[in-house]
Amino acid sequence: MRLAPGDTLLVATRNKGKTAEFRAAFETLGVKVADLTEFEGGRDIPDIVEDGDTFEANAKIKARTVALATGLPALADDSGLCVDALGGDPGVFSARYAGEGATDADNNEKLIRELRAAGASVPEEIAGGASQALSTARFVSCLVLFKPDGDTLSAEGAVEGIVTGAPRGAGGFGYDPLFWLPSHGRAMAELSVSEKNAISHRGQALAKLLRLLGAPGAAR
Ligand SMILES: O=P(O)(O)OP(=O)(O)OP(=O)(O)OC[C@H]1O[C@@H](n2cnc3c(O)ncnc32)[C@H](O)[C@@H]1O
Ligand SMILES: [Mg+2]
Repeated sequence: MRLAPGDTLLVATRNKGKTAEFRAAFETLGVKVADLTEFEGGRDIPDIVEDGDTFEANAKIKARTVALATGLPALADDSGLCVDALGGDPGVFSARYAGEGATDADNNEKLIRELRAAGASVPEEIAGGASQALSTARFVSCLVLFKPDGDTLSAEGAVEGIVTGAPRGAGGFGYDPLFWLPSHGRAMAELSVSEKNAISHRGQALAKLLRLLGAPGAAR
């Protein structure tokens, strides 16, 4: 599959934060992005049950559902935060960590509560300037592009950081205010969309996917 300027790519998400990041990345290629709330028929697609055990399985479920419903290639992201002091949780359960229908604020509160209850902390030399550093962690994203003929492409990306009990920044979404980047001396939510795309799990996965599609160096 080739993505050409003027094309519209269907993105199998209802998360407006993800849409904004994909839109900014694909803009550099002249490719438009439409999510499930935006494209013809997208709103009629019922909530997709994400019951896979892995990010890749869930991304495939989302991309396949939308590609088969529309007859068009669809891109999906499944992602989450894997926290070392919690044995890798919430992982694939990141969106519903505080329960079905949980908001980002609910999930963030629960994450801080669980880490404090576990007495988690990070030594200063690893915390990289974070205040209230609770655990090392990584964001992981798996992207799957599913074509209606059944052909799929997938790519994964990850970014390491520190979960803190002191939220910072108003950008991004989800756990971004709690995710400190020692290399940048800022929280993920303090980065612009393009700064985030340049380093994030999703940005790295997208760069790999675009290389697989034959668009080297694009969309970073
Ligand atoms: O399934 P879709 O509709 O794409 O949207 P979603 O928000 O439900 O997305 P996921 O099922 O992939 O769940 C991932 C959750 O992990 C968190 N997450 C993933 N990427 C993140 C990022 O870049 N910054 C902050 N939190 C992120 C956030 O809480 C997401 O809701
Ligand atoms: Mg989801």
